[in-house]
Amino acid sequence: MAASLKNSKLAFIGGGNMASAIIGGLANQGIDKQNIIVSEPWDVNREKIAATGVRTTTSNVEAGQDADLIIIAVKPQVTKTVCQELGASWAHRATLPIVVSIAAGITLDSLREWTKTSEGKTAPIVRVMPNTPALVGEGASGLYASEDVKENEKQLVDALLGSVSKATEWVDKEELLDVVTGLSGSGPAYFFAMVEHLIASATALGLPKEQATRLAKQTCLGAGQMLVTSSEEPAQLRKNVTSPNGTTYAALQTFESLKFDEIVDKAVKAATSRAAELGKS
Ligand SMILES: NC(=O)C1=CN([C@@H]2O[C@H](COP(=O)(O)OP(=O)(O)OC[C@H]3O[C@@H](n4cnc5c(N)ncnc54)[C@H](OP(=O)(O)O)[C@@H]3O)[C@@H](O)[C@H]2O)C=CC1
Ligand SMILES: O=C(O)[C@@H]1CCC=N1
Repeated sequence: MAASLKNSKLAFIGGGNMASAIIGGLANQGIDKQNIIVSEPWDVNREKIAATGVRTTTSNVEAGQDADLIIIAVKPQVTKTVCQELGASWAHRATLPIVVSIAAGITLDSLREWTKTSEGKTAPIVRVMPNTPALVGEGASGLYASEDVKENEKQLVDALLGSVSKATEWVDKEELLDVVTGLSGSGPAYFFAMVEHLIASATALGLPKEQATRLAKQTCLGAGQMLVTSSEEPAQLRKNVTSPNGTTYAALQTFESLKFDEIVDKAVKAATSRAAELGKS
């Protein structure tokens, strides 16, 4: 972990699902909770975060006032208001904080415009698309920064996400973050949906639900571990399970006849387009 991250003051604006996952992951990595403050208007979420020992407030301005890194973790639709509030409060600051936005689709141009101070100063901004497995230190994050962001600033953001992610991928075009959103940002939900369906099918076929759940979860975990540890490609790992004319073949033929590839392709494209749309609305 970069020493500078350890010493940095972190402010999360919005303490919902994704912020909680990153904060939980940071705490697991030994980041001092006293260096983290979360601003969250909803009592239930705020109290949940406060119970973990992290400082909380209802004021975005207070959270951001002396932060080195400000993580904008509100819904895309709320991002403009929050950014304007923060930018307006930075007139007194000699050095502006690094702004990290995790809001799906919201572009750097918009973020830069909204966070501008009254004297027209702009903060260094990095866009990140993390995912909820950050909570268990297994996140996957896509990152993008424009050329005005300095190398040491990028390194700090990389260290922040890297401490809760196993993959931190800098993309070289901003639009590619929408694809990252359709792949890994939303991706955990695709796998959870798959496991839900596996459990439902096996239960309908007579397996007790608890056993089906344990078997499905472990199958997902085992397959995931093979994907990251094996030198073989995903296609080869699939072939290794598929005996000629055996059970897997029967299942995969069913996937193929129902055009599984098209279903996945359409789903990833839908999420990617929705991310782009969120940035425009
Ligand atoms: N969930 C995920 O897997 C991922 C989410 N993201 C992005 O992260 C962002 C947050 O998503 P997620 O955590 O799921 O959403 P949540 O709704 O769980 O969290 C957002 C939180 O922000 C609070 N909030 C609302 N208005 C304000 C405000 N003015 N100031 C401060 N806080 C406010 C909300 O409170 P209230 O409920 O009262 O409105 C809520 O608790 C989104 O932009 C999303 O695109 C990115 C990657 C993955
Ligand atoms: O569903 C969403 O819009 C957010 C972005 C990626 C995951 N969750």
